[in-house]
Amino acid sequence: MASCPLLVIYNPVCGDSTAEAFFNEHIFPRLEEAHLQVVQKIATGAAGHAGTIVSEFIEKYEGDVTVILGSGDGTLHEIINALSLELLKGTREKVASSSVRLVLVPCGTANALYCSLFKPDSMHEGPAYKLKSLEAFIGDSNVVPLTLAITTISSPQSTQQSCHKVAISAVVTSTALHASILHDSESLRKEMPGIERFKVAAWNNITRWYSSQVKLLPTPSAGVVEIYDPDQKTFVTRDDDDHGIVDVIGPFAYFLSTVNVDRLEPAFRITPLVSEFVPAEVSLDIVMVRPHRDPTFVTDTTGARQAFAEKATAVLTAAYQDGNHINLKYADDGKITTEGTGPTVVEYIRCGGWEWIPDDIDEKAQLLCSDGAIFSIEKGGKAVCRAAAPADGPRFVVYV
Ligand SMILES: Nc1ncnc2c1ncn2[C@@H]1O[C@H](COP(=O)(O)OP(=O)(O)OP(=O)(O)O)[C@@H](O)[C@H]1O
Repeated sequence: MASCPLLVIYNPVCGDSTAEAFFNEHIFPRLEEAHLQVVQKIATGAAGHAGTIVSEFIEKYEGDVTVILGSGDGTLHEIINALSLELLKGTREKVASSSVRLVLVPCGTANALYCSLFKPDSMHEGPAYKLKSLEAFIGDSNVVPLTLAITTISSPQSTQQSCHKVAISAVVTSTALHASILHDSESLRKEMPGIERFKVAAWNNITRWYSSQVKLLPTPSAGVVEIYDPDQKTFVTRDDDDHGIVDVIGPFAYFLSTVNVDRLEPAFRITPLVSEFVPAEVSLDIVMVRPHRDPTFVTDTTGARQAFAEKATAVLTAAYQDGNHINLKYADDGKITTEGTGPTVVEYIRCGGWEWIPDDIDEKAQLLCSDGAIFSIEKGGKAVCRAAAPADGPRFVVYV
């Protein structure tokens, strides 16, 4: 596949703004050494530019293309969304029949997809770690297809044809605390170019709860919603059945789903079972925290939210300890433990999708994050997210 037309793109402002230097020092010399011809090399000039570059490139060269992408997850998100939108509009016919063969060079802040595909080790700060996907491409190694999570955000007036927005994620789709963190952390980017800005934003939002009606949707083939049981160390089917759909009552402290990734930062393994129990069919993994599962919860007050912050912090801290948050339970006195038979602090779900209808008066519950891009659900509107492997349309595969 080294014969596909080769496009090189990097985002000069992602992460700590060193993508251009890294490409000049490592990527271009390595491509030359391997005698690989680049058809076009280009730095993104603005937000949204990466999507335009790739769709124009496909239109010009037809068929499958290889894209070496120096960025974080957000720039990849822009490419996937731009191509999928072209397909919906029918403006670029060739997009539909093409595969985009991605060579990822992690130059962003979190690089969730890259860190999930190439597990970070003690050398992960060095150049060799960042060149793994490039070396896989040069060695004509395997590719893995990306599952996508397609979210439709509709307003109260939306009809089937109109008034909705579509966001497509290759990494994370979230509401609640994670969406608030991504919403707030963007304004901290200049002063904190690294992942510490996510921690600051988390701390600023840790006492917030989010009100929403939620449904968990079954997987397309098996038609089930599964929940992880840490005692049996396996997923079990939820059987409170309404055609496989499970209603969930809030409030929520945390609600996040991922596809393709077991982590959102090198050490933040929020959906560890993506790599431990590889999904058998197209699905997404959800992590949710509902404070009323705490046996000491009585009623929703400011004091209760402040007290629960300690438990939400324990969940996030355990996610940094190799994804151990999925084993946390409540003791009878509400203390968090990994022993006993109490309710789990985290509910870890594998299913086909979810629906989120935020409470009208809860403004922060209206935020939705798709791979770092933030959307607002209108009052009276809703978001429906479904896992999908696009049979029709551009396919995205990554060299690993
Ligand atoms: N030339 C540019 N000037 C300003 N913004 C740009 C430019 N090129 C791309 N962008 C924007 O930069 C943003 C950040 O890029 P990206 O998400 O890839 O990196 P990151 O946020 O540092 O990493 P990650 O998503 O892995 O945390 C994207 O939302 C993209 O729209």
